[in-house]
Amino acid sequence: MTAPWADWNHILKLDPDKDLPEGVTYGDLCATGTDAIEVGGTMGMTEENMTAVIEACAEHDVPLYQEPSNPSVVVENDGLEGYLIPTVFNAGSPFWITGAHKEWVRLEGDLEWDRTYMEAYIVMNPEADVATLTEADCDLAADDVAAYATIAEQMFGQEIVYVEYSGTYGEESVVEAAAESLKESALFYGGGIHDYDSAHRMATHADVIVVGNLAHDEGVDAVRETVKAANDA
Ligand SMILES: CC(C)=CCC/C(C)=C/CC/C(C)=C/CC/C(C)=C/COP(=O)(O)OP(=O)(O)O
Ligand SMILES: O=P(O)(O)OC[C@@H](O)CO
Ligand SMILES: [Mg+2]
Repeated sequence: MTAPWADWNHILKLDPDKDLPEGVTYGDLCATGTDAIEVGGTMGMTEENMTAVIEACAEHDVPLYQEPSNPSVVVENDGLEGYLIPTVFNAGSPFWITGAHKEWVRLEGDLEWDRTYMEAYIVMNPEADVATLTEADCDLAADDVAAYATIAEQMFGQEIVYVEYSGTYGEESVVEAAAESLKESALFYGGGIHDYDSAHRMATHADVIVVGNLAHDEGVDAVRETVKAANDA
């Protein structure tokens, strides 16, 4: 079966803990041409705020995924296409590599495996909430990141490797090294994409670029530019 993300170039990640710019609706953001919406964030996640965003997006015609930051915020909703579940390869605590996942399965039993997908994160911005939470070792050179990407694909069978610079624009050479190291797995890049150029540069290396804060800080036109760049690259 072809992976859902096989044809994607662009994901819009919406944070249920953040507001939208004045006058912008979830419907407007769903209509930017993005290939998928991912609902998630690190801090301030609840079942309630997740559900509110999922329901606001579900009525629009774009594939909708939840990216839960811990097992207690996973929601079941007919509007969801599936779940993108992070695991942080450079986390300082095993809880964020396999521990949270073990707890989820222990509590829930049999999951909806056919629509549950993993994302092998390499967290690179030490200032980001996700780095603090997971105690990630962000002191990584390009060859370290390439090696993490390789083990994610070849040793751990991960189909998505996600180089995450959440909140800041990353090192292109690092993303390029990750891209070169992967054979079949998809490379997702996220962090600090804010206009056509920044989107286009990362999209030349990554299979899929993820745009987050821009939707909350700038709105629809800015997001549309990044979609165009992702499709041009
Ligand atoms: C097993 C289950 C269901 C969940 C575990 C999931 C894991 C391992 C999460 C750890 C990494 C994490 C918190 C991912 C959430 C997605 C993410 C990286 C969002 C970006 O967050 P930031 O942009 O840093 O945070 P804020 O926007 O909230 O400040
Ligand atoms: O919010 P930004 O910096 O665009 O990052 C996107 C995404 O990778 C966050 O998980
Ligand atoms: Mg964020």
